[in-house]
Amino acid sequence: MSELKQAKCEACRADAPRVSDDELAQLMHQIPDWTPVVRDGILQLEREFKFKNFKLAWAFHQKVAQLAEDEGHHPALLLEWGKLTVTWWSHSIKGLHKNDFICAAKTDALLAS
Ligand SMILES: C[C@H](O)[C@H](O)[C@H]1CNC2=NC(N)=NC(=O)C2=N1
Repeated sequence: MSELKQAKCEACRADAPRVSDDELAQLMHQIPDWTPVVRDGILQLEREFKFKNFKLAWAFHQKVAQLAEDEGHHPALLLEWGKLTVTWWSHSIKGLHKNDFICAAKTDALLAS
């Protein structure tokens, strides 16, 4: 079981450190379905979730939005027919913080709920 999904996001200040390359490698093992992507020079975590129709994707979109409000950490969400693309990164540090891995693990857990 991933320990990340038990953790709580902490306030991420602009001077917080981004995860190191070593931490990134270790944390990625805990969220194997996510892909690190670089967009506009910013390292992000992304996963596509597939559903049978729009309504199911929309319902999952709402669950992820509620998670974001509960954690005070917010993803980019792209809702399409049968698909939700979730992207996590920390705006304040223009990169990845442990919060992003916590939220990715919690997003995975929502799928099972
Ligand atoms: C004040 C508030 O907590 C901050 O603006 C939070 C809100 N949600 C956030 N979400 C993400 N992904 N990155 C942030 O830096 C961030 N900052």
